[in-house]
Formats: sequence, structure tokens, C-alpha cells
Amino acid sequence: MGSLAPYQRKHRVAVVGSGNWGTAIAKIIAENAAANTAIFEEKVDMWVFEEKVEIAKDSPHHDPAFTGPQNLTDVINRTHENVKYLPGILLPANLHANPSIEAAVKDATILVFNLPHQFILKTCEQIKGKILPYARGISCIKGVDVNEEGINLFSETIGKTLGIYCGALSGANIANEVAQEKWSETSIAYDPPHLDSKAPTPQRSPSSSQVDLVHFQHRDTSGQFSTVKLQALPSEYPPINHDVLKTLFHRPYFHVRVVNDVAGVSISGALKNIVALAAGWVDGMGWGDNAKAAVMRVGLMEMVRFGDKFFGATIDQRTFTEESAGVADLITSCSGGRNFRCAKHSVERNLPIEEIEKTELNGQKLQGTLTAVEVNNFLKKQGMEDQFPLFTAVHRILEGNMQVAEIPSYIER
Ligand SMILES: NC(=O)c1ccc[n+]([C@@H]2O[C@H](COP(=O)([O-])OP(=O)(O)OC[C@H]3O[C@@H](n4cnc5c(N)ncnc54)[C@H](O)[C@@H]3O)[C@@H](O)[C@H]2O)c1
Ligand SMILES: O=P(O)(O)OC[C@H](O)CO
Repeated sequence: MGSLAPYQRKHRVAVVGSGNWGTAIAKIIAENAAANTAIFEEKVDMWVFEEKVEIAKDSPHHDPAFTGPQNLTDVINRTHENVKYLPGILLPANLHANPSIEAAVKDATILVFNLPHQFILKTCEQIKGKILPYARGISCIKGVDVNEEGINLFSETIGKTLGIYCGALSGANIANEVAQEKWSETSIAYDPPHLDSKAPTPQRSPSSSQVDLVHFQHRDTSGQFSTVKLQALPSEYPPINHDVLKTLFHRPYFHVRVVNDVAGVSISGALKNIVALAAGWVDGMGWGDNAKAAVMRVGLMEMVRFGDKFFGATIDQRTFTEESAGVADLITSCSGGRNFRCAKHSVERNLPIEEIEKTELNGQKLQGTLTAVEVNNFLKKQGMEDQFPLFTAVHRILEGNMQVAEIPSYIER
């Protein structure tokens, strides 16, 4: 990336979210910001939803000067460890935990969104109008945004709410393994709109930090081309493109492939969580690996069908099989992910999965349970539950209207 050195300004990167994956990704970004100071400012802010934590007396971080409940941000900045959501992992010293979301995102040109999906809309509303208008985003969220009007990718919801372009990152990435620097791969999808040749020529004012709105052509998930207004990145910054994103996220232990298929990368990351619940239940029944493989086969088919039916105009079907975000994520999630593990324990202990989530995850959030409900609401509205028997079965089991033992006959109908 030596060719980027002549740019006068550097990108400031902020991570919005500091859970298990939020902190692991912030660690990667801070490592790369420190290693590429010609492109990025070294200091990386990570917004932390503030809460109190207690440091146990036998913890290496116990300090008699700091007793009783303390702010998580203070603890992270003092110990360089997210003791609640990523314990045991040393974070880079240039990663700064910030309890103020407005301060964390204010001057950032690259915003990385990494929160459980149920919190993203409220969080975006908080920073609307308070970010650089020419910032760009990457959503690491695994979920879909279902509302009255239909279904949207979170990258698009974030982009529309904030008036920026947002891509997506998703892959076979169990956060604890990535944080321990065990090798894995990921997929980044980034395909910003192209300049519309029919639109008026963009006007740049003499001071190049002042850039007028420019019109871009954008093909949305319905396949329609529309002209959207985006503020161009001032020319003092290195352009935010596939190379820069790879420099920001790729590590020797975290291999990045950058593609254009935002819908494929996002949809597979969201839907595999529903399949992982079914895999966990089946495993909890003691039915073995063949049964789990059957659930994964049907689940993958439904993921592909869902992508084709609702995002077919833009999706690249190869993503499901060729990228980490597709079948590889399905495999890792159905082997050791939280959705899988909690579902398995809920069968083994005969307890509701919400109870296992509360007792086992120490504040981390399952995404599959909510996604199963949201996707089912959407499919019901479309009259398409029958075409997605595994997704429907997972929803019915969560509702208490079906038994895990009925899965084989239900998905064969
Ligand atoms: N953990 C993983 O292994 C992993 C890996 C890849 C992708 N993902 C995806 O990344 C996204 C983020 O997951 P995570 O593991 O970082 O989160 P997490 O499951 O650790 O959730 C805890 C986070 O939620 C925050 N939170 C709680 N209440 C909140 C509120 N009201 N408003 C805002 N934040 C609140 C907490 O402060 C904490 O940072 C999810 O969509 C997940 O599917 C997770
Ligand atoms: O732990 P889960 O089930 O949220 O899955 C984690 C990651 O998405 C696996 O890639």
C-alpha cells in the first residue's frame, strides 16, 4: 500500500460495538491501524455501551486502588482487556474504549458496525447527522432488518439511516478463535454506487475538503437502478476501496477476500444462525453427525432459495459455496457457535433456550432466536412458510408448537 503514502489525510476508524465479536474485530483493526500509519490514524476508538463490572479478587487485573463496580470502559483502557465480553485477550494499546458514541464516531471516515442486530436501529438514530457526511461503513452484523415494508440488509438500513454507503463483513469467524489468532478466513463485500454519467458533473469547491453532493447510480436489492446522493470522499484521503479495506482487516491469522456481493455475504450470515439452532437441537437429542449434516443440507438449500427469491436481482449464488460467508460459516456455526451450543444445552437440560442464553453467555446475545421469528413473520406475510420447512420448524419449536423430534418428518413434507 506504499502508493497511498502521498495522501494528505489519514482515515480515522471507529468501531461501533464492543461485544465478543465487536472487540475481536476492534483488536484486528487497531493492529492494522498501527501497522499502516500512512493510511490510518493509529488511535482507534471502540464505542462501548457502558456498564459496571466487578474485578474478582483472584483476577490478574485486581488492583486494591480500584475496588467495587467500575465502568467497563475504564477497565478496558486500564487493563487492555475487555474483561466482560472477550476475557483473556490482550488488546492493542492504541485501541481506546469510548463510552460516548457521538465522540467515537465524530471524525471517523470509516465506521465499523458490530452490535447484536436488535440494537442497531436505535444506535444509528443516535448518531444520525453526527458523523462525517462522506464516511463509509462496514456492517459486521449477522441478521436481517425485517419491518412493515419488508426485508432489508443491515448494510442498506445503516446506509439509508446515516446517508452513507455501507458494505458488509461476514465469515466463518467464531470470535474467541479469531481473538486467539487462530487462522480463519472472512468475506468483505463492498460495492459502492458508481458515478452516474447522466447526472450533472459534480461540483467541487476550491477547498477540496468541501465537496458537493454527487449523484451515483445504485442497483438496490430489488434490482432497480436508482440515483442516490452520496457525498464524495475528499481527495486528500486514500480512496476507500477493496485494497484499503483489505489493509484494514487482513491479518496473518485473519485472511480476507473482498467481493462485491453484499446481499450474499449478509444473507448467509443472518440465515445460518437459524440453521445452527436446528443443528444444536438435533445434536442435543444425541442423533449424531449424520442428522446434523441433514439439517445443514436442508438449511443451506433454504438459505440459497431465500437469497434467490428476495435478493435474486443482485445476489451472486456462488457466495454460498465459494466464500467464507457461505457454507464455511454454516459449518463452523453448526460445530461450535453460540446458537448451536445454547440450542444443544436447551435439549440436554430440558430448559428454554432463553434461559441457557442468560446463564451461559454472560451478556452476549444469540442472534438466531430473534432472526428465526423475524424471518418467519416475513415468510408468513409472503405466504411462503411451506417453501422453507426448516426455517418454519425452527420457529415453531421456539414458539413451543412443535417438538424437535418432529424435524425429520416436517422437513421432508
Ligand atoms: N461472537 C461471535 O463469535 C460472532 C462472530 C461473527 C459475527 N458475530 C455477529 O456480530 C454481531 C455482534 O456480536 P457480538 O458477539 O459482538 O455481541 P455480543 O453477543 O457479545 O453482545 C453483547 C454486546 O451487546 C451490547 N449491548 C447490550 N445491550 C445493548 C444496548 N441496549 N444497546 C447497545 N448495545 C448493547 C453489550 O454492551 C455488548 O457489547 C452479531 O450480529 C453477531 O451475530 C458474532
Ligand atoms: O456464536 P454464534 O452462533 O453467534 O456464531 C458466531 C459466528 O457467526 C460464527 O461465524
